[in-house]
Amino acid sequence: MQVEAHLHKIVEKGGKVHLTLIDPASQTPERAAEIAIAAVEGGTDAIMIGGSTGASGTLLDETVIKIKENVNVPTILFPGSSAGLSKYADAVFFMSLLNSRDIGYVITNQVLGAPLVYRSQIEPISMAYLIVEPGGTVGWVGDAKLIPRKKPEIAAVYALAGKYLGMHYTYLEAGSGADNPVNPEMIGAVKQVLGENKLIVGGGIRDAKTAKLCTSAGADMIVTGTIVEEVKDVAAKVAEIVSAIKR
Ligand SMILES: CC(C)=CCC/C(C)=C/CC/C(C)=C/CC/C(C)=C/COP(=O)(O)OP(=O)(O)O
Ligand SMILES: O=P(O)(O)OC[C@@H](O)CO
Ligand SMILES: [Mg+2]
Repeated sequence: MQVEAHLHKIVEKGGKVHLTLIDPASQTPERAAEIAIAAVEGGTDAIMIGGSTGASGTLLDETVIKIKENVNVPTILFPGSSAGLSKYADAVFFMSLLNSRDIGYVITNQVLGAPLVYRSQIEPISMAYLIVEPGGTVGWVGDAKLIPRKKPEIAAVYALAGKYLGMHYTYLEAGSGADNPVNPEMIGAVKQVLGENKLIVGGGIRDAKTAKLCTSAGADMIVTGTIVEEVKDVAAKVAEIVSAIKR
């Protein structure tokens, strides 16, 4: 419960959590560590590690190891499949893509990955993963029946089902690099049914204003991935977003 407890403490104190997503397939492990160091300097609370394609094996392990050697915030796996697990990470978002048409993303990858989590020290954090339009690569890879952007009530009933199934977290995903994140109406509707359960919002958040819009609407945590891969000054970019959501 260490990582989950750590994140909850931040939320309980009335704060919001910022998560930096690093895709092991996008750069060398050394560069990934540099990004993580800068993100922590900017105030990020934890590093998520994963990608929808190619984030596995030695590259994944080495990326996790390098990041862990260099920062003291938790590392949380964000696996695209059972191959996205690494015994070196602190925790894993043990997620089921509830709106997938492919049973592989609903339960089979979790079954195949469970033994490794059991044998290791990785802390599983149960999560309902929901993909909203446009959905991007992950929507396509995950064969998601995309939730329409303007139907908050559909997202809310999925979130409620996830909560009743015992999942602690819900992740509303618009897809990496989306033009716009999930809209505030949907975030609010989902948070309302979740109550104390934690809500993560990600996909398309690039600046302080957008991040703040998501947290004000009810997100407990926000994820930024693409923007940290793109900007030169990662620490400054993360600091801009963190200072907006933590205010
Ligand atoms: C819990 C275990 C063992 C597996 C879960 C397996 C599930 C449910 C996967 C969901 C579908 C999926 C492909 C998720 C990928 C999540 C992810 C890492 C998205 C972020 O990817 P980016 O790297 O930002 O996107 P690109 O790869 O498109 O750049
Ligand atoms: O890359 P971005 O758009 O920040 O999205 C992050 C995350 O929600 C993707 O799974
Ligand atoms: Mg990526």
